[in-house]
Amino acid sequence: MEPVLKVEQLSKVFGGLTAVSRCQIELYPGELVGLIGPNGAGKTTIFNLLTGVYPPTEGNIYFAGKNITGSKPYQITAMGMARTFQNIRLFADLTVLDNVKIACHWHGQYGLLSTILRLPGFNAGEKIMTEKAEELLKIFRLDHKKNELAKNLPYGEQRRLEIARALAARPRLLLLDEPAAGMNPQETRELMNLIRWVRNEFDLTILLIEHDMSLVMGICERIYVLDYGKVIAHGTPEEIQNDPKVIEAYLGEEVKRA
Ligand SMILES: Nc1ncnc2c1ncn2[C@@H]1O[C@H](COP(=O)(O)OP(=O)(O)OP(=O)(O)O)[C@@H](O)[C@H]1O
Repeated sequence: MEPVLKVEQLSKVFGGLTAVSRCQIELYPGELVGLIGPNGAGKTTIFNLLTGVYPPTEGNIYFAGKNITGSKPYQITAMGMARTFQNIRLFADLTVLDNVKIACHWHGQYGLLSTILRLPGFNAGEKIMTEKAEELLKIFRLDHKKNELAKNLPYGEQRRLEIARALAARPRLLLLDEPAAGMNPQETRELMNLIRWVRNEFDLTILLIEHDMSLVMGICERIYVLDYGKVIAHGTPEEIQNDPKVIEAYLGEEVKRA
């Protein structure tokens, strides 16, 4: 099977600091894979490289068989990669519904002229987008809040809204940066189930950065462990939990406790 994502010898140097060093990562269709590592290990930098926020210093990124190294973020999004951010980035002053509609991939199916003149093509497109956005909100149990401003949602709901918005672009690869950050254990458990369900339902491949080890070990089929920018281990949750290099990187604690 062809990998959805293949990262070869990926490196990023900021000034004198090597944040990511010769990483090799492969994701296969439908996989749910974790990316873990201590603070500052380079996890978010990898997401930023994958999504074109920074060009890599070295190495290549292949997405759906194409070399996307050096592509711009909007090009990569259009090819089917979506992400969420460690610090939530919603449009705070837009409604919950508009946050999702703005990302809908049905955008652009009608031209500028029909948008300005509100021609039938615009109205039909607008209706489809609203329906699709409402469907997504229902899945994420946010439909009853669709007219509220995003900034007024509690934290856990903002996190769910961010994932719903990412899915509106109909990605084939979804990158989640600490989706459970700031959630309580009950919300985290619900989110785990939701991520699993969404992966199956939307035929997605998911790469997930997460500090909550019970979440990572509970839902990921494979895990990559980064330390000082390098992949020091990859394997099943069980293999990772018992890997001496991983235990050392984490000083034993978090990984064993999970
Ligand atoms: N734009 C940048 N300029 C300079 N240094 C950077 C930049 N982005 C990240 N770094 C550095 O690269 C290293 C890796 O950071 P990164 O944010 O990728 O780690 P992380 O594993 O995501 O950490 P955390 O778990 O704390 O979010 C850190 O030392 C960080 O300070």
